[in-house]
Formats: sequence, structure tokens, C-alpha cells
Amino acid sequence: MQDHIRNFSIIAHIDHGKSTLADRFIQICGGLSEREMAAQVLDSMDIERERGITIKAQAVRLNYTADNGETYQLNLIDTPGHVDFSYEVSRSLAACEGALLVVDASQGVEAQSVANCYTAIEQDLDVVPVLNKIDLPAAEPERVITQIEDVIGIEARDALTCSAKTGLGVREILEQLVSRVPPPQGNPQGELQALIIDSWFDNYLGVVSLVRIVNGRLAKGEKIRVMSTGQSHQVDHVGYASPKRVLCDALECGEVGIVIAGIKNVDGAPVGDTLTSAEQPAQAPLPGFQLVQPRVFAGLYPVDADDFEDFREALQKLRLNDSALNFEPETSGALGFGFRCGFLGMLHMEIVQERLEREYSLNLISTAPTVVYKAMTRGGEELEVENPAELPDPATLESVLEPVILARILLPQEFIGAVMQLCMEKRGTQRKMQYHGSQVSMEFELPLAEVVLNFFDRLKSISRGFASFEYEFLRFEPADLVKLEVMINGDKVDALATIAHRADAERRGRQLAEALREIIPRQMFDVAIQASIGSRIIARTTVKALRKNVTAKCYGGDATRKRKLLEKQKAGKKRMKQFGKVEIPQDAFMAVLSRDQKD
Ligand SMILES: Nc1nc2c(ncn2[C@@H]2O[C@H](COP(=O)(O)OP(=O)(O)OP(=O)(O)O)[C@@H](O)[C@H]2O)c(=O)[nH]1
Repeated sequence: MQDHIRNFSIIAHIDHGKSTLADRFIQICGGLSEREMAAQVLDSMDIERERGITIKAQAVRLNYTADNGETYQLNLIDTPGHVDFSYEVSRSLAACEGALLVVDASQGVEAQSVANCYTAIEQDLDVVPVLNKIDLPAAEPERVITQIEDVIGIEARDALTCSAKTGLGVREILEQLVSRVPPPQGNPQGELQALIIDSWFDNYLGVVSLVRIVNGRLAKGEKIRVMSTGQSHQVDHVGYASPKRVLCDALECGEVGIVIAGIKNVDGAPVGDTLTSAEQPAQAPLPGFQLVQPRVFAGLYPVDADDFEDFREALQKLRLNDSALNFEPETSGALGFGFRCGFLGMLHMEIVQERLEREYSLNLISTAPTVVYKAMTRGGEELEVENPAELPDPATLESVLEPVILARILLPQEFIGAVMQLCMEKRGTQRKMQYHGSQVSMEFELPLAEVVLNFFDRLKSISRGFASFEYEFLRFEPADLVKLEVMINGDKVDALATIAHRADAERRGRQLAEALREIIPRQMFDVAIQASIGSRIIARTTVKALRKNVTAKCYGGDATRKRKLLEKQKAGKKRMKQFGKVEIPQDAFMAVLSRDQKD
């Protein structure tokens, strides 16, 4: 049976048609009725559906009857397509022997698919190129084939062509998968070793894990051991998604499926860990995944202080299947008790915050995201600064280092000038430039702080959506950085502190003070806003006092109108924090980022 299994992923850039193609596969293999097909099935989280991007790895088992009359078990392991989530791609790929590289035939190769394709090649996967959207009049299969060969360097003459939309050529892809991707290796008689690809918390079942059986088999009722924690658990259920959940008696060697073992502790089955048998344990765990370092940090605080414990629990649950999420308790003079959280990038941060609010009904306020800096003290100590407010007094510091990345940008020639200008403005240095037909690939070294905030959006807008980009961390490098602080009515607001490059700090300080003046609502008294570098005040503005009570004009008037007004005020207040006597809305904390919005 093992030789009739094929485990594969789809590598594609966002919007190149991965979900549509996956739906076609499910349709051909008869996993769902027409009505159930109505909604795209592979993206199951609400947020994914709304944003139309795939975030969490999921797996679907399909039974495909090939032209040779044999039935194959195809396990499609989903991968996310956004630059922030490339670590999840390598996780999904670790469970596969093959990958389909899906490229939109009217768009061509994008940087992210190049990076993910390299990961697949490094992990020894067979990569089958597929050109999608061949139905579009703008499709240029010949150009894209040459581009795949040029940019990625894999043979693409025999690339498959299809339209996931009309279904044309889709069956042929499944045929090629069966003939080109090898079946899983592994010893079915060996001791159990199951790699945890993903784990998530279900309120009724406890921890549910998606695993790939590398050796041995895993049966219902068996006792298993989680190798990192040494704890044993009884397996209550094993099964798979077809895409509806199906329970079965066992997962065999080479298969991918889910395991539920009554694990209630959210840290009980971490991603990348190995499950083995408690009676006959394997000697060693499987090699896990590379641990990822969060690069962007922000403080998250419950608006209502009573929610703090719920917030902690929610973070623990989220972390279970999001190993890149990192958090530590932190206290802020302005915001109270909360957590300093580490994320992979801005999109990751937005998604985590949205999930916390939506799935755990929390109302949160966040500080502006920042990268991690290293501060070298005169005493020879090295400090990691994840919160700008914690940057020590410059007099005690030898130097401050910032993270630098290598950015690979792929773009049509005509945008070279604009992209170069953007990278220079962001303190970048050019490393390489290479032409591939009408496309150019460029490499820049850039300070991460300049990239995390809105580089991606700017890049997209100046290249009319055609440039794509991915990056990797290079090193920490000394830079001339200063702490920019904000005082409201004479008191420092720690949550509004940022670290800026000296050359840019004054301008940013002035901009920030100005932005705050517009954001902070008028109070019954004057509110003085000051921005400072060290002890030097660089900007000062005032929010003038409000003269009248907002509801005053409603007194004695229509009661519903008054209630409406109060409700409106209440809703507006939801995301405010009281600082001394001043109310600071959420937008104020994000004003720190507003410096580039002029373009
Ligand atoms: N014309 C045409 N449109 C297609 C085809 N395949 C997908 N699309 C459309 O392209 C858009 C993106 O398709 P998706 O399947 O959602 O893309 P995706 O790669 O899964 O995107 P993410 O989930 O965000 O990674 C949708 O509007 C599809 O209807 C195709 O073969 N032809």
C-alpha cells in the first residue's frame, strides 16, 4: 500500500490559483458533493477566507483512480504563500516527497515562489512545474517556461498547463503526480516515529495534531509518547480530512493524518516534535524543523485589565500551532499589564491580533511594532532590546546594533529606477543585479526596521503590483540610532517610544507630535504633547481644551438621540487607554508608523 501513497504540496505565489486547483483535485477525487464544493474548502479559518490567503498548513487525503486503473492515496499538504510565513512552508514540505510549482501563466514567477521552490529542492523534493490560468488571453506559457528555467533553474520544457478555473488539464496533473513523485520511504515494521507537522487546540478534544508517519504505524488505543516532554498519552482517535474529517483505525507508514490523544496541556505536542510508541519507543526523535526567530515585536495589552488572564491563556493556545509567536509579560506605565509579543512580520502580527480578538473575544490595544536591537554597554554587556522604551541611557552605551537583511526583489525592467530609489531611501545598499529576459532580479542589504513597516506596500505600489520580494536575515550591524520619546502633559509615555536613525529622528519626532495632536481627542483641559531625543525637546504641540459637554445639547431632548450619542461615544472609547487624565486612542500608538504615509 505504501507504494500507492503520494505526499505533495503546492508551491504558489498568492493568487496564482492554489486553492482553486486544490478544489479541483477534491472534486475529481470525489471528496465532496457539489454543494459542499461551493465554498473553497482548504482555507478553513475565517480570517483566511476573508483575506483570501492561506496561513495554516492543513492536509487533505484524496483517493485518485489513475488511468492505469489503480487507486492512489494522495495527501495534499497545504502551504501558505505570504513572505511572512515561509517557515511554515518548510514545515509542510518536510512531510512531502513532491511539490507542484504552480505559476500563473499570465503573471510569471514571483520572488516568493522562487524562495519556496529552493526550499523544496533543498529538501530533495521532486518539483513539477504547472502553468495555471492558461484560459486567460494574457497567458504566455512560452515566456513563463523560459523564466522558470532562467530564474529558478529547473527543467520546465515539459511543464504542465492547466486552468484550475475550467478544469482543463487538471486530471493530467494528478497523473503526472503519480508517475513523477516517488512514494514515501520508511520502515512499516520499525518503531513508530511520527513527525508533528501542526498542532492546534480544540475546546472539546484538546490538542489535535497533524502528523506524518515516518516509520512504523500508529493505531487507535495505543499508548504514545511525546519525545520532547517524555509524557505518555492514550490515542483516542486517528483520522484524516477528506476534506471532511474521517476517523480510522490506524495511520500507516508514509501516511499523513490527525491524532487526538486527550492532551489537554497546550504545550503537550509541539510542532516539529516526534511521537513514538510508549511500549517500544524509537531510539531518537526525527530531525525537527528549524526554529524561527521572531523579527518584529510589539506590546499587546487588553483594553480591560480584567482580561489579562484570558489573554495569557489565548496566547498559549495560539502558540501551540504557531511556533513563531513569542510572548513575555510586560508592564507599561501607560498601558498596564500586557505582553511583549514577537512576530515574523507585520502580516503575522495583524493576523495574530485579529485571531485573538475574533476567536477569543479579546479587545486589545497594540503598540507600534519594532525590530529587535542589540545594545552594547560600556561594561561589555550585550542587551537585546525588544521594546524601545528599554533602550538604556546613551551615555552607558558603546554602540547600538540593528538587524540587516538581504532582500531579493524580482521585477520587470521598467521599474528598476523606482525600486532603486525606494531602497536607497530606506538606507539600502545594492549587492547584485541580474537580467532574466524582461525581468530583473536585484539584491539589496537593508535595515530590517525600514522593511517591516511598509516596504512591501510601497514596493507594490511603485511597481504597479509587479515587483515581488522575499528576504532573509543577515547580521546585526552598528548604526547611529537614538531613542525618540513622547511626553504627554509632562509625563513620558513608554508605549510611544521608538528607536530611529539619528538623521531621520527630528523629522519623525515632529511628524509624530503633529499626528498625535490630530489623534488625541480634545479633553476638558489643554493637552501638551512633546517629542524628545534624550533631554532635548524637538517638537511641541497642544490639543486645545474642549469647551462644551458633548451631550449638553441633548439634555431635555429626545432620549433615543441621547442614548445613540452615548453609545457612539462608548464604541469610540473601546480602544482607548487612560493615561493620567488623558485618553489615548489606539491610533496614537500606530502614529509612530505614519511617517511614510505621505507617498
Ligand atoms: N482565469 C482563471 N482564473 C483563475 C484560475 N485559477 C484561479 N483563478 C482565479 O485566481 C484567483 C486566485 O485564486 P486562488 O485559488 O484563491 O489563489 P491562491 O493561490 O489559493 O491564493 P492564496 O490562498 O491567497 O494563496 C481567484 O479569483 C480565482 O478564481 C484559472 O485557471 N483561470
